[in-house]
Amino acid sequence: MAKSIETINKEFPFHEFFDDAPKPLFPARSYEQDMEIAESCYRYIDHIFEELEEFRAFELLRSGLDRSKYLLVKEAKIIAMTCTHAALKRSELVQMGFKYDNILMEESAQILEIETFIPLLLQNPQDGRSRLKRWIMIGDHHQLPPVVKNMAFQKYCNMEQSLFTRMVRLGVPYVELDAQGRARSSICNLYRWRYRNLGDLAHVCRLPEYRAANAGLRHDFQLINVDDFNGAGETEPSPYFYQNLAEAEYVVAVFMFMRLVGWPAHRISILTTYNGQKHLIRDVITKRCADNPLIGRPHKVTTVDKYQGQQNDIALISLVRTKAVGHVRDLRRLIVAASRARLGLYVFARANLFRNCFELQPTFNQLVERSLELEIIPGERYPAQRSATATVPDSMVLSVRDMPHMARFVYDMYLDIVRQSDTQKSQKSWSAPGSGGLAPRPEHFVPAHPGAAPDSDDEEPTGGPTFTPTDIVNEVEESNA
Ligand SMILES: Nc1ncnc2c1ncn2[C@@H]1O[C@H](COP(=O)(O)OP(=O)(O)OP(=O)(O)O)[C@@H](O)[C@H]1O
Repeated sequence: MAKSIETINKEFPFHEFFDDAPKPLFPARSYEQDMEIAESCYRYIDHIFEELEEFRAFELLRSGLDRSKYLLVKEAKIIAMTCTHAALKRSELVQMGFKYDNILMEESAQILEIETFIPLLLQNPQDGRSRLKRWIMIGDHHQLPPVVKNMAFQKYCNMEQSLFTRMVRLGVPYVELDAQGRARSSICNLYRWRYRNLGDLAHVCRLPEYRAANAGLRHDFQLINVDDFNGAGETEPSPYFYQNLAEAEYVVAVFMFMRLVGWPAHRISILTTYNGQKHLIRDVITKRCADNPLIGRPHKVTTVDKYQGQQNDIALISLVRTKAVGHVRDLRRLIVAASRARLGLYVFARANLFRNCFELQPTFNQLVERSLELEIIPGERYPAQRSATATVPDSMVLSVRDMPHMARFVYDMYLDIVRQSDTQKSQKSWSAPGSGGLAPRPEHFVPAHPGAAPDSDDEEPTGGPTFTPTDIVNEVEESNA
């Protein structure tokens, strides 16, 4: 057929379909230009049929499972799964014809070496070759390794060494984090020394939340020494189930204080290095404040090991042990503990025990430079107007001597707030519901703590919250009883 400009316009079969396109469809300036327009119209129609083809599968596949399998194999561009899921579903995935070119593996220093290989093997080779082109492992060998419960496997077979750590040890080239974006620079100094060249991203100096001080607290981080209470420090009701009642009471009292200052509960996490202490702290919270609408529960109460990979503005950490340093001697656990907080890190521990531990000294030497008594600023409210670098006059600061002192202080502060709230209620009875920030009358405050025997000056105001002395008993006492 002769290549004349009119031919395209004449032979084009879809004039009617493209009727709403800008006119004229073929400007007839040159043959090539009209041909390109005709071809792009065909591509458009082709695309419609491709889409119909994709949708057809959803007409045929009725169950959600079949549809998700179809999406997994044909459509999804990025697929996320755990290594455990990969291991459980491997044969199913291979059978379905699962295909991928890249693997990005998160927390790969926390995976058993053998588990690391499973995600590499979720597809059949193509023409005798794997189509996998790239494998990126992200992890931190300075943090905790995979959990291997059996001591012999863990230590003597070195099973707790991940492939990631093995490669780092063998000198395989790797990129090391050189700028962190989580913590205040001062908090990062507590673990910065562990990395070759760790700096700070600009926003941790620039953003208002990093520039402001932590409301109610003099310091952004502190080690708070916790002495024996009623002659007891750490207790071990069953093997490796360590608890420390004084520390549990102390962290909960500080949490309650921060809530009364105005810190949102979800910005505070309580961490500890032992499961036993985690349970004890949860019990103390349930008894003292969980049901109190002014206080409630913190974001999480969990172990440092479980909290790896997570973060919060404030971390209150209880190190529990008073006789031996225990498993925090493993620097990797200390690094995880110290690096969870963005704005405030408060460590409750037997200072003399940990400061003398050689391995921990680069961190503890910084911690013990500050007072070992918690320094609070009564009267300051959240969010603080004070700058993080401002010097606080001693006259504004209260040094908390010990746990009973803190608990007493929090109890008095709570009573003051309730009294004020009562007064405001009677004075401002005209204010609209929900206005004026009046908190509902707390009904479940249990202020008593083992050291807070109220004296005669502390009688309840008429109509105040009910004082119900409640003792939290740790498991040693229970089992001895
Ligand atoms: N480039 C960046 N810009 C802004 N914020 C950042 C940047 N990189 C990291 N952050 C912030 O730093 C914090 C920590 O980041 P992320 O959770 O990725 O760290 P991570 O290396 O996985 O930490 P870890 O393994 O110790 O838990 C997050 O709050 C994140 O928003």
